[in-house]
Amino acid sequence: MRKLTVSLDHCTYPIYIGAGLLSQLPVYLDEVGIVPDRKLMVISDTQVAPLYGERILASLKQQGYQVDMAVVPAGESSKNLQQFEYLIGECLRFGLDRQSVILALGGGVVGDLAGFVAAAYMRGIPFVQIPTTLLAHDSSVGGKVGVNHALGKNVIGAFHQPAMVLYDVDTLKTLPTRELISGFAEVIKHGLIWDADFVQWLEKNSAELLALRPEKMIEAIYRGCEVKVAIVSQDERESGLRAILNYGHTIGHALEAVSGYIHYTHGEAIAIGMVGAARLSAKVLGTDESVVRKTKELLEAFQLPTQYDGERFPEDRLLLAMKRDKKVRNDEYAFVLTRKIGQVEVVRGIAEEEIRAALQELRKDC
Ligand SMILES: NC(=O)c1ccc[n+]([C@@H]2O[C@H](COP(=O)([O-])OP(=O)(O)OC[C@H]3O[C@@H](n4cnc5c(N)ncnc54)[C@H](O)[C@@H]3O)[C@@H](O)[C@H]2O)c1
Ligand SMILES: O=C(O)C(=O)C[C@@H](O)[C@H](O)[C@H](O)COP(=O)(O)O
Ligand SMILES: [Zn+2]
Repeated sequence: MRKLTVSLDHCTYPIYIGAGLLSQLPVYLDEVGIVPDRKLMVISDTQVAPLYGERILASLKQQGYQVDMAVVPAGESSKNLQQFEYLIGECLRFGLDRQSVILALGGGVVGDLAGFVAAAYMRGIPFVQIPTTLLAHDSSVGGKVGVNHALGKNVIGAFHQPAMVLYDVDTLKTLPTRELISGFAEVIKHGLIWDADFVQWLEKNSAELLALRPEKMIEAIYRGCEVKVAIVSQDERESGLRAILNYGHTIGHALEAVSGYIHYTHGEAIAIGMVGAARLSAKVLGTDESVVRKTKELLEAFQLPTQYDGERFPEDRLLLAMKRDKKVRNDEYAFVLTRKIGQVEVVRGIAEEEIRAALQELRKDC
């Protein structure tokens, strides 16, 4: 088992990464002071609840916890205000009070949604992240919680840190292949923005990672989380540095919103967005073309898409969505761009023609 600690001004919490951790959930809860006199509500989705939810419920009840479970339909379409309201109702029905704790059991959708419920319910109660997707090594750490709006990704939300992240890598064995691959996009992002050695390691180990070799998976998740922890610890609320975690997200979030949150997984959209950002970096910062090539090759080694369907998702709609990005200031487009592998920065005020040119190169039919 590997452990990382997130240390912020107002709180500190552990991230545990290892195999077989779910069966020890009551022990880990006890370690962070969540004892059986506090009511628990597991929030999960229709795919994860039957696989792991019932088992967790039984083991918690056996330890004397009063615990219930609320389930939302699996997938990004559940990350909205309707499901948020439904879950608040479930918390009230079960009689959660300010001492109660929400357990988010699932991928990033459940983590963001349940975390937002925890942030808002009675003005904030504690929650624990129990990630079950690879992608959720990113979403479970750092306290960004929230839901989507039809016009913009994650535009309704809060910063609310979990009390603990308990990552049982055994859960990844049941993950659909497309979702496993999607998760590698954020792993790769963590290397591309911060850690060139990690990028080399990923290049070398792609086959074993795709084959889910346990010790390699733990290493990849640990190193990805390490990058996230280093950045969040310095800038919890994104006043500056944290924005680099948004590499690939200006285009990626636009693709997700314009496609109605159903065409691309988050990781697929971010993979395409990172190639777009690298292409734009070559135009705007004069970044070496080898960075574009390397980015594309690495994503392709993990079977991720590197082009988008330009026929289906017109440039003008993407540009409009990019103007609603949370990094925008004074109505200027904002991108995280790369200087070299492992080094990125936020750039504002990029001319629309440059972005259009990068999007043209990113189209499937290009
Ligand atoms: N808060 C953050 O910092 C942050 C960071 C990155 C991503 N995100 C958000 O995370 C979301 C994407 O998360 P995701 O990719 O985990 O998607 P997801 O939560 O929708 O999970 C993907 C699919 O896999 C299923 N699934 C999950 N775990 C499983 C398992 N162990 N076995 C079988 N099936 C399983 C789910 O039911 C779902 O159908 C996006 O909304 C994105 O915006 C947030
Ligand atoms: O933690 C962060 O900060 C990130 O930007 C991580 C991203 O991978 C993640 O998708 C996040 O939800 C995006 O945040 P947003 O503020 O752009 O909605
Ligand atoms: Zn992301």
